[in-house]
Amino acid sequence: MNEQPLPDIAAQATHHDLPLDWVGMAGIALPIRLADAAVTASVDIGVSLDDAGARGIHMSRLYLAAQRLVHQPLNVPAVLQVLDDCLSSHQELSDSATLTLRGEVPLKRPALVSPLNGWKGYPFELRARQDGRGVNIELQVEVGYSSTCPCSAALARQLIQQRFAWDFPDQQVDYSSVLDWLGSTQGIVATPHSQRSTATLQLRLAPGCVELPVLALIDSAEHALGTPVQTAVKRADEQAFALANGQNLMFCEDAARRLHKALYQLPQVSALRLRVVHAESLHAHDAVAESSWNWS
Ligand SMILES: Nc1nc2c(ncn2[C@@H]2O[C@H](COP(=O)(O)OP(=O)(O)OP(=O)(O)O)[C@@H](O)[C@H]2O)c(=O)[nH]1
Repeated sequence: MNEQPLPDIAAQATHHDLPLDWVGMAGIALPIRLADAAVTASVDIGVSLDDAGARGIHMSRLYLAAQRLVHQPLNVPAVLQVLDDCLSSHQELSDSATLTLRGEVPLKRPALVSPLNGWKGYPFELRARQDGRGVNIELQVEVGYSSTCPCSAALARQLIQQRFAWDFPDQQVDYSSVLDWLGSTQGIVATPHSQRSTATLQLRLAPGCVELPVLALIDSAEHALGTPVQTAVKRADEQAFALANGQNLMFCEDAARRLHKALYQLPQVSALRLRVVHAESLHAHDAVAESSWNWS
């Protein structure tokens, strides 16, 4: 061990005389627990450097503050404790602290019909900030779903009707011929386009919220959307999915409105912002809708 005192450059003064909005570390790997699952989060943690004459902040103190979260359930008190540690270890230097965690939370989801289940990863981001105005915590989750275009479905139905009129010109039609025709690609000549779609949901947590409403948010969104992407799929599940999609036609505007109404009702929400992206198979570009409430 070095017997000599170690130079402490961060503690020196600077001649620049300029405060900084944010100084910290980005991309710290941290094993945490979220929604009862083990998650490796990528963490950004930092403070403002309000002392214009101080050379630097103390990175190690922020790193150690974040270590509090290791293997612990991520909740509001734990986040507040970390922010508090950041500020109390930077008295005289910093007025605000931020903590951001990103990762993917794995959730077990059942199949639609068969007794199978599988795992789905939901990307999340938690952003927390403490400053002179108080604490602000935002939770963001991404949910994947399937959307079938209602216009395309109507256009396909029209083509099927026209084909029917062509193939069965007589008003008197034979039942078994029609049944066969319905099961053929010659009869059902067109299918609507559908797409894998993504909803990015951001909530600002209401005061008094203790647990992060990750499950409530995802369940509520998937229920509102009706056709979340599946995990384990047998043919029976795929058929049920086809039926669900056929009865759940939606533009991106429909998806955004449904989600807004569903999330608005969650008691843990004081503000929300959402964006849905339908990765169109019709276009080489996406159809996108956004909505917000009380968000500034
Ligand atoms: N402020 C700052 N520190 C950096 C940077 N890059 C690396 N470090 C190092 O981060 C290490 C930890 O800094 P401190 O937390 O001040 O370490 P310390 O002085 O041993 O810890 P304390 O006694 O708690 O202040 C130091 O060795 C710094 O040189 C940087 O860009 N800015």
